[in-house]
Amino acid sequence: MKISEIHFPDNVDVRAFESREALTAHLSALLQDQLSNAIKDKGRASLAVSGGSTPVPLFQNLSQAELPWNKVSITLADDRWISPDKPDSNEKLLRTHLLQGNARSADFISLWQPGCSAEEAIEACQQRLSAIDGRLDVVILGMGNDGHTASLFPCAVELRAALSSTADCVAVNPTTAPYARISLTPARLLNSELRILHICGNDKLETLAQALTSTPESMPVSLFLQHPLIIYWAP
Ligand SMILES: O=C(O)[C@H](O)[C@@H](O)[C@H](O)[C@H](O)COP(=O)(O)O
Repeated sequence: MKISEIHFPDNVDVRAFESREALTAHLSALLQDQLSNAIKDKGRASLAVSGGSTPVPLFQNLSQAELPWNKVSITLADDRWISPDKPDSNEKLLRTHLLQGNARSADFISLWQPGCSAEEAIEACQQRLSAIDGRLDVVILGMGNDGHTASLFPCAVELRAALSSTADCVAVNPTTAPYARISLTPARLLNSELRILHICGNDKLETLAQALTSTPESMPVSLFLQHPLIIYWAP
């Protein structure tokens, strides 16, 4: 399937690149502009990013950007409920690839806390997230081939409640992916200035085409396709 063969609604801005390197350079520049403008306007900026393999080159590029990073709050769209010293932790992924170099001085807001379950941690996580006042300036979402985004999984019993929740975060127990998780809710993710869906590979195009004619209950990413969204895609 070619991306040019997919019909997108007017609220979706599709940016396709010949290579992942070209995508990374363009998206990093966009993020730097968005964060810089937010800092000029409000004195601070906020960014929520997803885990997974796709964003690693972007994180590495962005970490070297010349920004007043001490004025940037960074959090995760979701995390696996494991210690940040474990390889599959999204917090570990961020600390390894993004919170390095110039971006080391960013203010990271963790979803994880030790000594309790994801469900037990929700209240404290909500409290930590309240440090980000109002709309998130940028949200970067990924997508799995089951149509999940963040940790909003179609297989999870918690999904229906999460879709209508007004809270900032929710505990999720997917059956098709490892670990319990905490995910930002659609309400929190949609309370943002700029949302980006960052996906790579032809397999993701098939999933995207399905999501455009699907429902949030069966493919949660489809909810974000119903709102203003920029899609960054490379083969
Ligand atoms: O914790 C996670 O797994 C991510 O937040 C998840 O939502 C990710 O963005 C997708 O699974 C895509 O992952 P890839 O980029 O590895 O395809």
